[in-house]
Amino acid sequence: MSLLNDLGTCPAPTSILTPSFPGCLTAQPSGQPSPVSLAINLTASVLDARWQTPYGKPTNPFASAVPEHVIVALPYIGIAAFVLTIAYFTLAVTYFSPFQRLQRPPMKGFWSLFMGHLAEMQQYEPGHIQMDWTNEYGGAVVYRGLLGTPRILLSDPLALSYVLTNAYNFPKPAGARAALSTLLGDGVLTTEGHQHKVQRKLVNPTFSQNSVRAFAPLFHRHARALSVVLNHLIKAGDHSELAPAMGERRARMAQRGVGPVVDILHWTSRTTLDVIGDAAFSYDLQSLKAGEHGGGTAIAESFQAMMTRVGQLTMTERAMLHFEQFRIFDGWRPLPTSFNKAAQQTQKTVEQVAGVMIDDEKRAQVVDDSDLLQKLLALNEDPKVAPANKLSRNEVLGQLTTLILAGHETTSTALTWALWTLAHHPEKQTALRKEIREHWVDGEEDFSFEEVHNLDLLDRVTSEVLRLHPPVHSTNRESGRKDVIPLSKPVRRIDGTYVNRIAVPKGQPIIISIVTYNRRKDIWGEDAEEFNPDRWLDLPDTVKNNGIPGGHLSFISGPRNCVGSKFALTEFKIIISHLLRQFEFAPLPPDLATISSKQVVVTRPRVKGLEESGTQMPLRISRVED
Ligand code: HEM
Repeated sequence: MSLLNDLGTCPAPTSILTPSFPGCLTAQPSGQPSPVSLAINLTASVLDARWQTPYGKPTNPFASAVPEHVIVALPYIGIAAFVLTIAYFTLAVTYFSPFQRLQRPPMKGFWSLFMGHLAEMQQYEPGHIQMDWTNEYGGAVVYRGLLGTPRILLSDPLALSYVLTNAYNFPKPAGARAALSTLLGDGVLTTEGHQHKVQRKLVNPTFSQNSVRAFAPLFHRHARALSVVLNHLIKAGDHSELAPAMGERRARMAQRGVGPVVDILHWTSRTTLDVIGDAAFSYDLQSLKAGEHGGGTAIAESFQAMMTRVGQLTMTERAMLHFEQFRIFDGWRPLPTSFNKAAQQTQKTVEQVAGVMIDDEKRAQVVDDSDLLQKLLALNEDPKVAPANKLSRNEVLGQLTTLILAGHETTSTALTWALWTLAHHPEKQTALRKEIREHWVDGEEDFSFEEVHNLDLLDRVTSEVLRLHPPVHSTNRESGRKDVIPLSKPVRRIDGTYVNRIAVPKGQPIIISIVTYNRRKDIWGEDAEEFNPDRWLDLPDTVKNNGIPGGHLSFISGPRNCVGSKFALTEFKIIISHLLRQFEFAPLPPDLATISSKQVVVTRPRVKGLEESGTQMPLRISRVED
């Protein structure tokens, strides 16, 4: 009581730190200070006691009430209380979580108290530790995120099918969507619930089989442009252009007589960007030209710059994205960091170019439907579509940005891993080339949508590459309500008993582990980690009818599956046919380039020892003699 009375007194200003006591301004009518003023006054007194002021030795007006040593100890008590709270919280979620009885990977090291398993996961290539855990604990593994919060890693087919089919009960985490929409706007990839349903209804028909069939000539045109550039660079012996990121190693390659080397990621990435610019809004992005001569359009440059920047995120930026994703802190976007600037620049550039187009197309009342934007606008303007189900201008713009990003990095990554795999399996490469050449004779017309999809080996190679190297290795969801997820195979509890379903609380983070499902030995057989296109001739029963349509999970399934899967498969097959028809690919000796992988939105390759140069895939390339 005496302390309260003392604190209620308004002392004269004693230092620049406490020129006056704000509590006096907020004093209540009774003359008693408000709780706010008490807190401010106490803080002010602590500050006064701890720091020397320009007015000489600080005076502490409450010294009589609060002994000096208590004041000195206060900051330390605060820190200790903070650490204890975190430790308590961590232990609480570790030992009293609803999943405590499921067997789970042990947490290692001091930092795991704060970081859960995240620090350990960072040490491995994407998907590797998840595979080890799944082998040990089964198709539903509980591991720990920040501050020990539990996450469920799913690779059980029944569980995956349940979560993906009931997509609107298992939405994408709000934080993850917010982070993505800063880059992509409000397109199908980032919206949820009713808004997503409305958007998908309009976007789906633009990717119908007929629509994709009509794009086949466009894919051929861009694939041919890529072949022309590669041929030209090989003939000119311009190795610095072919594999720009190999830097000084080019001299060693030349000394060893290692023939022309191409960074196939660099070139396919530019080609697929041009494809999507052309298919999405009939816009020539000129990124293939930019790769050869410098220049290129603003959109191509800003997208390439943004992806390069994503590959070079600093630790702080990675932490910020993580915090943002899990809604711990999402207020960093306005900060002028170089990453934020790159993201904002990309949005602005797309808005400038595509926004004008949307307005022009609308003014012209959509004359044809030759590209995705025109198809979308035609559907959107249809009088039969109720006004509530129409997309706003911003939403149309959001679809364009989404298609550019979702449509080009994924396909170029798939092409890159395919050529790397074929380089390591020369007999399969030769067989595939033979199949392509037999069905597509020189001088004849480009083969059609039907013809390209009728090539058996090409189809099997495509499925097998996508199974082994899914460009998107995992995706996040959370439970929108309390739910029970069924499992096809029971998982073990600490007491040795088994459960065949998991009860999840609302808001439970769930990781859909695409790569783990795709490589599970108990689903695909003992050779699951090997490249074996022939497995697609007769898939094991554990793959057939397990609830995952199409075998692998690389395009996921359910209402939020990849809307561009047919487009991607056709584009992939046509580009690879052009390349294999003319070129042979072989790996570099391991001392010149050993490949590892890194998650840069998609799982991209890097060269060990040249990580600083960013993502790349150098392969030896030579022309196939006719
Ligand atoms: C090999 C190439 C591709 C792969 C492996 C792939 C994979 C995926 C995956 C896994 C998702 C689900 C993402 C999530 O839920 O977090 C997805 C969604 C999506 N993909 Fe693809 N994709 C590819 C190519 C394309 C192409 C070429 C386009 C468009 C031209 C495209 C457009 C989209 C869109 C718009 C979504 C969001 C669908 C929704 O949430 O409703 N993708 N893709």
